[in-house]
Amino acid sequence: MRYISTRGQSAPQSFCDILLGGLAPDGGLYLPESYPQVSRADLDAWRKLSYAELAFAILSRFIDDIPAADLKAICDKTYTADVYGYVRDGAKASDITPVHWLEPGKLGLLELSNGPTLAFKDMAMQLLGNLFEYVLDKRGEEINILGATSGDTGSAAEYAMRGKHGVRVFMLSPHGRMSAFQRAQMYSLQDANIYNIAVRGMFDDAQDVVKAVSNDHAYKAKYKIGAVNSINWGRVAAQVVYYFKGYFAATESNDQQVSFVVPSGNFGNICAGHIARMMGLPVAKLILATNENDVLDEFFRSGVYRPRNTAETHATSSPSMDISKASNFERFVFDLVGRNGNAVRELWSKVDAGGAFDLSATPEFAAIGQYGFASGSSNHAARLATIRLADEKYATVIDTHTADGLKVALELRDPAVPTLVLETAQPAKFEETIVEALGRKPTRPAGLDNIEALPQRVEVMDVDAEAIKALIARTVEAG
Ligand SMILES: Cc1ncc(COP(=O)(O)O)c(C=O)c1O
Ligand SMILES: N[C@@H](CCOP(=O)(O)O)C(=O)O
Repeated sequence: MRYISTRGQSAPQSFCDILLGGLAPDGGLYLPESYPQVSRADLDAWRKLSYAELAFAILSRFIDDIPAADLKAICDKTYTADVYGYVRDGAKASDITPVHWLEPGKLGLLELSNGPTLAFKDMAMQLLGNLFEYVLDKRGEEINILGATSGDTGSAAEYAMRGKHGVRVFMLSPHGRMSAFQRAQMYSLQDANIYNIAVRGMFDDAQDVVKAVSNDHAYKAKYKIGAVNSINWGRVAAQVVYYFKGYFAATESNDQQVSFVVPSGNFGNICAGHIARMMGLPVAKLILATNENDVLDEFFRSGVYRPRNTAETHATSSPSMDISKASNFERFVFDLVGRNGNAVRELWSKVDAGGAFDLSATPEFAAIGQYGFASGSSNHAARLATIRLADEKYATVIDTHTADGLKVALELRDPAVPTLVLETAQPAKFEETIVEALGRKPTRPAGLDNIEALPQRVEVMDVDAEAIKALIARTVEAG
């Protein structure tokens, strides 16, 4: 399997070669040359597999440069009840991504946040940590990860990489924008290989710095800069697995269809759903839900993609989705325009210059229905109302991002098709808003009671790629 860039000007690469880096050298994102196709016989066989077995079956379609026995061992080591198990009947459950039905057989939450940092990012990040370790050991190399977070990728990456030999993590977060719990989760880590940098800006500014550094090829090579955001293909590939697992949990036969509702920001999660559908998973609809930062909803409704600048990006009560420039959207547009790298390059020359593009009058947009997308958005009042509704009607406390998904699901679902809302975080991470909605605190998992009181370690900096590069260089050179 070879990987090509969405901008069409980088040489095809193997999985391990693209695993450690972020953007392709031409500034694009990597995708497989073609999507592996899944047959009916595959689906029948995969229905019976455990999560770790399914992860191996799917990932081995994307990864052909790690020996099968090693890849299997990595999947087995990653997807265990110890890492993802929630407590059921006094013991850790082993189903990794259970479906919590709100309306049996009709509307459910696909639980993705039972991992160590209580958000769906753990699903892929734990695997990435183990893959990095494997490849770095084989090559005798080290890596300096530069990432951007709006609250969840950062802690998932830091928990996956803390203490790992040969790995340093430099994580940029938006100063003052995350919840108190999210800040505490990241900034209280005292591991010597973890560096938290809060930038005076939004997530998009932080992500722009990551891209600027990745596009400085000499610096990237000298300081061995790697990526853990969903610009890294490994993240997206690992996220494909739970769409299959969710489908099997919600159906009895492979003749049925399922719709997925995905709270979205950087378009990584729903991009994985798009890929699962392109592989042949019987998905009826992929329903995208945004918060007040509704750039993606606007595109699916109008054909206009107009990323907002920092001043126009709202700070909301679903802060992890405060994103106005969705990196992975480029992967979908590459498919939409017939995998034409020149066309993508031209469209993103406008985006990268701070502009917009309009596909509304194109035959490609006229045919967008074939990809199965629908979309909607939410806001603070609707979020609070949905959290209350879930509590009162379904006796379930949901987090603010999942609430945006459920709000859109209730508006757009087809009651004849089982619909799974992707549960992207646990409510404990967003306590302030849960208290505002329900008048009581959500339950916290054991051991996290006083996390906000722990000493925190973070450097506050301007959004300045050169200054951040200098900090990384100083740290690496100091050993
Ligand atoms: C809790 C939560 N929900 C939803 C999202 C949006 O996911 P994506 O950026 O993959 O679209 C994020 C961040 O990415 C998140 O942390
Ligand atoms: N919501 C994320 C930001 C997007 O990150 P990605 O790693 O999925 O690209 C966060 O919580 O950090």
